[in-house]
Amino acid sequence: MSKNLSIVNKDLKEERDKINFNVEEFTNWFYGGAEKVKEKKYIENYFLSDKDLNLELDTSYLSYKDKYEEAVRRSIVVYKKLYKLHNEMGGTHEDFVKIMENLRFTMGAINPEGNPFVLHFSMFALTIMNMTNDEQKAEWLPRIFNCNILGTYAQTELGHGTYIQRLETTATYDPKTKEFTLNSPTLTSYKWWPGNLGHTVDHAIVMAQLYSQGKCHGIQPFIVQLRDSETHKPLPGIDIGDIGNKVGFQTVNNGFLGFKNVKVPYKNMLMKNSKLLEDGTFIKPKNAKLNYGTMVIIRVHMIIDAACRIAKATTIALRYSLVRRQSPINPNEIEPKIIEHITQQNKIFPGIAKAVVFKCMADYLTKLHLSITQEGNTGNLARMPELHALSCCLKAVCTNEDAKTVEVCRLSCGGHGFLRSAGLDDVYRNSTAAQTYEGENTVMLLQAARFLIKSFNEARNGGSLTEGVKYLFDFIGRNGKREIFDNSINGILRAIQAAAAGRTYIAWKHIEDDKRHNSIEVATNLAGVHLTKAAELHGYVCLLQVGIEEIEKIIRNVSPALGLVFKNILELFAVDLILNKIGDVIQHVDISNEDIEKLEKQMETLFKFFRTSAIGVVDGFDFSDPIIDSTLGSYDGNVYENLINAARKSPLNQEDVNRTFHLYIKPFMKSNL
Ligand SMILES: CC/C=C\C/C=C\C/C=C\C/C=C\CC/C=C/C(=O)SCCNC(=O)CCNC(=O)[C@H](O)C(C)(C)COP(=O)(O)OP(=O)(O)OC[C@H]1O[C@@H](n2cnc3c(N)ncnc32)[C@H](O)[C@@H]1OP(=O)(O)O
Ligand SMILES: Cc1cc2nc3c(=O)[nH]c(=O)nc-3n(C[C@H](O)[C@H](O)[C@H](O)COP(=O)(O)OP(=O)(O)OC[C@H]3O[C@@H](n4cnc5c(N)ncnc54)[C@H](O)[C@@H]3O)c2cc1C
Repeated sequence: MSKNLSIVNKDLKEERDKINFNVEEFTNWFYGGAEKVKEKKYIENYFLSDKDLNLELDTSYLSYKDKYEEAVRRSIVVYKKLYKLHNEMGGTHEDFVKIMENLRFTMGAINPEGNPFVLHFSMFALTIMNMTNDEQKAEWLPRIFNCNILGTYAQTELGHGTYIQRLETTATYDPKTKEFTLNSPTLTSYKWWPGNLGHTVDHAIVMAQLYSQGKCHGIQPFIVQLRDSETHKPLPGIDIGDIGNKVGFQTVNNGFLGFKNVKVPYKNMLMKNSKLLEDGTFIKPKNAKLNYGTMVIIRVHMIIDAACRIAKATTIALRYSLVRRQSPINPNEIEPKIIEHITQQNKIFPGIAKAVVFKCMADYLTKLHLSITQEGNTGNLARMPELHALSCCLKAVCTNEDAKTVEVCRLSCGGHGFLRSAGLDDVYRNSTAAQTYEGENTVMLLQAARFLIKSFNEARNGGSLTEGVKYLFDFIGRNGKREIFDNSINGILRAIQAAAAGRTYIAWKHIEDDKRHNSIEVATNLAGVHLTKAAELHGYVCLLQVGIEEIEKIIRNVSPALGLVFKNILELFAVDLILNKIGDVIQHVDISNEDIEKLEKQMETLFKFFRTSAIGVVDGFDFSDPIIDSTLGSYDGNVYENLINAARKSPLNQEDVNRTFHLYIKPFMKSNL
């Protein structure tokens, strides 16, 4: 960690002196090994030390346009260095991935309100890598990696983001000219939201309804040039621009795009999955949802993003809580560090546990995605629905928890948490955006619930179930009897499983009852609230189950002292979860008031143990000061000095008297109204 050289606040030093495990060992786990930590630090420093970035400039005070222009300038500095570093490292694809992984946070520090090129290196490149045939790869990939073209992923339209089957942009094929003609037939068919689209990129993957031989063949991806390569002027027939100010992501340059008779060559339809012969014959893919593949990959990546945002927010909240003193607990004693207030521990400690468990889930899901993709490459698509359901479910549960936790961290910093310099606002804006993009979270939960209901029917009929939903058999096997609670980690898991299965049953029954009077679709809609609750509970089952399995493995491989910390973290996650879901648990589990009181007491004991480890864990997340970028969360804990220094930099403080005094205030005060 690049630690601030100033003297560490004595309260924070005292906390660090009491840490009873090896923080570096935790960091090595979090980043996947000592070598990876070394790499991360090197890459971070390689970029952040560049004076050309001018990181001294606080971009939050700039105008909307200036912010965008500075973000583009900084990004170019970064990407030029990226290519230099890539060559120095050996120039392999793996080297590129390593740098990109480490740039995730570094880029956040450089462009706190978003990266105007993020889609080029993520959804655009990934779609070309995964949905093209060999010829198309050879044509496009070198141009993408050399940044000779810059692209985005243009799917969402003004009228439709969720129900993509009804996108309205058309691509009509003419076998005579061997061209597609792209059109936006209505206002609602305008592309709306794609990141980097407004003024940055010159190409896009455009999702459009394919028409050939007089028939519609559903949405297909096309690579489309939007702007001239020399002048960057929109090409004929392209109506393009920025969608304007937003809640966050101000420098991501989200855009709109309309087509009027735009010609696209035959070879620009991405042909790995669906195929169109030159004569216009359409050949269906093995599974129509293969064209949704890029969204699945990004949803998987979003779990680690959520873990990291929580890790960052809890680092800020905890460090601040260890130096801020307020309100004596015993009237005659000195004011304690605010962390001594148990409610403050309740705000922050479960968040730290979530960051760790989400990281376990992200690792698990990344491996699962890889293995299911490898199966897919051999033509076996059997596990695609399972991956889709799981990635939708966890994308929703983890980003919902993320936004909630970051907001609680902000509240835990009191008034100072509301300052931009506290560093929590950008984290929150990114968290809340993630609840919507890549599939709105309610919709994602409903997709997961479809899988749960299917699995429930399968279980009732004595069929086979995938590993993650086998707990549905236990519920059916109990034949209406409630699960008996036992207060162990596995007991808590069984209780959450019983609640998830019970809620799935309620939703299933709701649908079955309604089906008598309504279509299955209407019945399913009427059961929507139960379905989303069931999917949410299923998400928690997955998190706890994977958390238990992964943390048991970790404990076997780390020192006993760190093992105890992991055990503590897992229990914190589990007990916090069951207490938060107690209403659902009571419905399906034989749990007494005494059991609940015991859990509440257990939480207090867990807090007591975690009180000494917490600072070690957040230090172990290893966010350097430029990355944490927070007056409240810097390593040295000198929050008051940081706050006043940041305030002094306000543009209003660069002069004693602002001109509005003479222009408006003084005449107003002298006017006697
Ligand atoms: C500190 C900070 C650190 C780091 C963070 C930094 C930065 C963040 C980085 C990047 C972020 C930047 C930019 C954000 C970019 C955002 C991009 C986007 O948002 S792109 C647009 C995304 N859009 C969506 O997600 C659309 C959502 N809708 C859908 O996915 C589909 O419409 C939906 C799945 C809801 C329905 O599809 P539809 O075709 O209508 O299906 P239908 O209902 O008929 O049938 C469902 C049927 O299909 C199966 N299925 C659906 N999808 C899949 C799939 N992918 N794989 C397999 N199967 C699938 C589904 O299971 C169901 O099957 P059954 O019928 O039940 O058998
Ligand atoms: C910051 C940001 C970045 C984005 N970047 C991109 C990008 O790069 N490329 C791109 O193509 N798109 C992008 N998007 C668009 C994004 O993917 C969509 O906004 C998102 O998928 C939600 O779709 P929607 O806007 O149509 O919401 P809607 O579907 O209109 O949602 C509105 C409400 O209706 C509800 N609803 C809709 N359908 C159902 C249903 N079936 N059942 C129950 N409730 C339902 C939702 O739950 C929600 O409460 C971005 C969006 C944001 C906010």
